[in-house]
Amino acid sequence: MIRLEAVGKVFGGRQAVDAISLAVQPGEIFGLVGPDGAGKTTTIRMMTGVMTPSAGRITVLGEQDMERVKAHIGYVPQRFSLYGDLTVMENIRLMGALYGSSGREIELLANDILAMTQLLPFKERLAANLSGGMKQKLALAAGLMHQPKLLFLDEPTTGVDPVSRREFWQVLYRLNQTGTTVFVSTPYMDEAELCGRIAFMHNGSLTAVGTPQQLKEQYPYRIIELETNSKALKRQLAGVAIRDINSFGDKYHIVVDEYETVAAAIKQVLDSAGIPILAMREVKPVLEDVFVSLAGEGGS
Ligand SMILES: Nc1ncnc2c1ncn2[C@@H]1O[C@H](COP(=O)(O)OP(=O)(O)OP(=O)(O)O)[C@@H](O)[C@H]1O
Repeated sequence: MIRLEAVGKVFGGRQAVDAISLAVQPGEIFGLVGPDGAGKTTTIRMMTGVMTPSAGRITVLGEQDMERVKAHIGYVPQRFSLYGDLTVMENIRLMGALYGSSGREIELLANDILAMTQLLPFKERLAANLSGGMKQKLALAAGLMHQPKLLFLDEPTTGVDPVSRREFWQVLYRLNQTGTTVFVSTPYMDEAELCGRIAFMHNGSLTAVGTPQQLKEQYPYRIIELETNSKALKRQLAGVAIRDINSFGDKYHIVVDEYETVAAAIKQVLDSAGIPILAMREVKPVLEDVFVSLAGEGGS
């Protein structure tokens, strides 16, 4: 459905996307995951024909001529501009008309799409008066008015509250169940977890591709989760055989090669410094651990 072969993009001598290769199959929910500036938006822009690659080859729906593809894909860009002075329904009708659908087609489809995106109760509300989450759903609804087989979404839930994010993902799942392939970029690890497969992007390169489960299983280290009030843990544990320390909310994830002896050493160091250990246990890696470790290897 999508194939990228050694695709690159250079902006004024800076390599924003660096020789990435990737294949997405029909029916997938595929996530492009990475921090701000990783190159996600540039990649999606090239896949949707908005931007031309500096190198490599992109095939979407069997075509390399992006002009022929555009009619069959949906694209919800990072900053979608709605007409704030039009209602939800008017925005949708306008989008349908732009795609050349007839009035009756638009009404039928708009009602279906608004029902699926849970916007039907708000169809007469001015777009300007919608919450952030509802605006994103309207952007999604607008992107569906020409019934694309393949939908690209660029960080659709950035800045949206957690409950609305969950609702938005329920809509994406429903859409996927009706046969739409979804390619979505996100900086959020909890959203990465919801994708069938993900690619981690860092500094313009893909550092890993697989299912969330596979990526966690391939993680080569062990994690000690530590709860302590220490504010200088890195310095205090400088003499202990640990690979990395990252804060996880109010806890730390300490990356180690071996659990028992390292945990004992940590306990000894903190005990002798008089720093209480509130909790310490081994935990399985979460995607964030995997990503932090890959980002570190790639050099940040
Ligand atoms: N039109 C442009 N001209 C010059 N540099 C650009 C342009 N678009 C992006 N860049 C640069 O390319 C790099 C990748 O940016 P990109 O927007 O693709 O990343 P991103 O992962 O989508 O992050 P964000 O969430 O911030 O959009 C950044 O360093 C950015 O400054």
